[in-house]
Amino acid sequence: MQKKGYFISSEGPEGAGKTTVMQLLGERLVKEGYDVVMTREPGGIKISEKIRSIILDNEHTMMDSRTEALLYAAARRQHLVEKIQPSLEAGKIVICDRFIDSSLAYQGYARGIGVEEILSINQFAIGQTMPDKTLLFDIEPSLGLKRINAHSTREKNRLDVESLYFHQKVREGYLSLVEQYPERIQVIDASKSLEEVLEEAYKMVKMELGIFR
Ligand SMILES: Nc1ncnc2c1ncn2[C@@H]1O[C@H](COP(=O)(O)OP(=O)(O)OP(=O)(O)O)[C@@H](O)[C@H]1O
Ligand SMILES: Cc1cn([C@H]2C[C@H](O)[C@@H](COP(=O)(O)O)O2)c(=O)[nH]c1=O
Repeated sequence: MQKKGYFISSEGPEGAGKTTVMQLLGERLVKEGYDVVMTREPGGIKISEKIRSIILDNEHTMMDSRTEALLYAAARRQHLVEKIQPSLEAGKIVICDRFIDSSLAYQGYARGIGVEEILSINQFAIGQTMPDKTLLFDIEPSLGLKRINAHSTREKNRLDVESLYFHQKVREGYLSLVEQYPERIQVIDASKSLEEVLEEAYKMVKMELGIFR
């Protein structure tokens, strides 16, 4: 079936603020009358949330990097067919907290598997369905991790507790993806205040939706 909706993903290192900002942005769009589906990866639906808990479980310290990459791709496949594609086909705006670029930055770049290899397993998982626009919440990882430690009540998972070096590689990976996909990925300086970041994200999305409508 022909795609009619609009697909936005948010990306960035840990604690960049993407979940907080995109939630507020989604609520604003709903108030304006847009039909919005908020979702996340890994997760978004029952099977993929179960895969999420396997991947992120702190006890799974032995997990091989390729197993990790395949689990993320498997969770993505199910999420795509069960939730993302039907929502897009119904003409909705899908806002997804992380998508393929997380795999490219974390598994491809930071884990060192290789961006091309991760792209290829993900192409098997998602086919042609890529986000129309991706907002990259860019932040120095030490500041992001500081935010998580200072404010966030959520438990730290197996990826959060990776070294600062790993998180710096993740950021480098994201910035190299911006060069590879300059049309799709837009960078937001996430070190600014919540209000400023929200305004910038809102403007970017509204500009896209203006084109979309
Ligand atoms: N611009 C900001 N300035 C200061 N604190 C912020 C800002 N944006 C978000 N925060 C706070 O930082 C913490 C992390 O935010 P959030 O969970 O939205 O980040 P995230 O990018 O989704 O992280 P993760 O990917 O690790 O889940 C939260 O406590 C949130 O309230
Ligand atoms: C989709 C995806 C995610 N990750 C990592 C990024 C984070 O460390 C966790 C998800 O936790 P969050 O609180 O929801 O941000 O998983 C990854 O490494 N690869 C991926 O494809």
